[in-house]
Amino acid sequence: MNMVSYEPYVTEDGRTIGDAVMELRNITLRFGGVVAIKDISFDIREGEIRAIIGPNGAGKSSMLNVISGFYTPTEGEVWFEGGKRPPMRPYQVARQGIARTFQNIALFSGMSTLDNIMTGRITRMKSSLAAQALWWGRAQREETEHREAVEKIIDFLEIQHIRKTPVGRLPYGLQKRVELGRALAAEPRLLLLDEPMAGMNVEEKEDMSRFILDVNDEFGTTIVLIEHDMGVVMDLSDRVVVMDYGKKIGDGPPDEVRRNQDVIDAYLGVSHD
Ligand SMILES: Nc1ncnc2c1ncn2[C@@H]1O[C@H](COP(=O)(O)OP(=O)(O)OP(=O)(O)O)[C@@H](O)[C@H]1O
Repeated sequence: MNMVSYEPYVTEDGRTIGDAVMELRNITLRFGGVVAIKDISFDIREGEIRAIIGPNGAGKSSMLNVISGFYTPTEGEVWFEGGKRPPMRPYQVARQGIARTFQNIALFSGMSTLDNIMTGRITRMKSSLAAQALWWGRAQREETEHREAVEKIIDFLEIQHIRKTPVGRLPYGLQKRVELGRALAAEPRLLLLDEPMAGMNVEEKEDMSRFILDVNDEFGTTIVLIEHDMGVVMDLSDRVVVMDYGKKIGDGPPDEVRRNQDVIDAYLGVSHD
């Protein structure tokens, strides 16, 4: 069976969203006796901002790890850009155009902003070390191209003033921005953000929201984010999947999800039979 072609839908802010980039079909993920994800299906469409929300332990991180290819589901299929995705190593997934950020910042703290973002170019580098030694000119041209791409990202994220600063010395909000920059350096078609606002103050959250919207708008990048804070997600996302105890309890535009009684109950902690 091929990927399903969908009717385009129009977002709350008037953008038209087309076909599915990824389809998750009947995904179940078990860790021994723990069922982290129970038979969940949904799709991610080209150009949308898709959020996955849910209370603690709902299975959001597990689902992001299935999307990123880090976990192979126990049951179910992942379809990506028209084909069923076989189990893959993380670097193979990265080469397919999927990049991510992490809940706990995973940068090289002693390295500068610029060098950290440069590491995001690795999957795009063609010259091996041996080739660099043999064809110095070509390697130099490639290096210049990568530097230019990184400089554009630094401008875009408004972090020129910290380009030489070791990231370990930066405040938390800026470190998160550098991490976004590193993911963008891979020029991903699908960008996965793991709790991008966690631990941020209000101002930092507003900045990060603006950059996420700008990335989506200016580069057309499809974005999947998982987030705890329902308010932030509702403002940012085109469509939201809601998980609770490993199950999908809601899926739709923010306004629809907000009115969903199961979602309201889950967030109020109403017990389930
Ligand atoms: N590697 C693992 N081994 C065993 N159990 C796991 C593993 N990862 C997750 N789980 C379990 O799977 C369930 C879902 O966890 P997951 O981290 O995906 O939820 P979450 O919604 O991301 O939670 P949070 O918001 O607290 O980060 C939990 O019961 C968790 O204990």
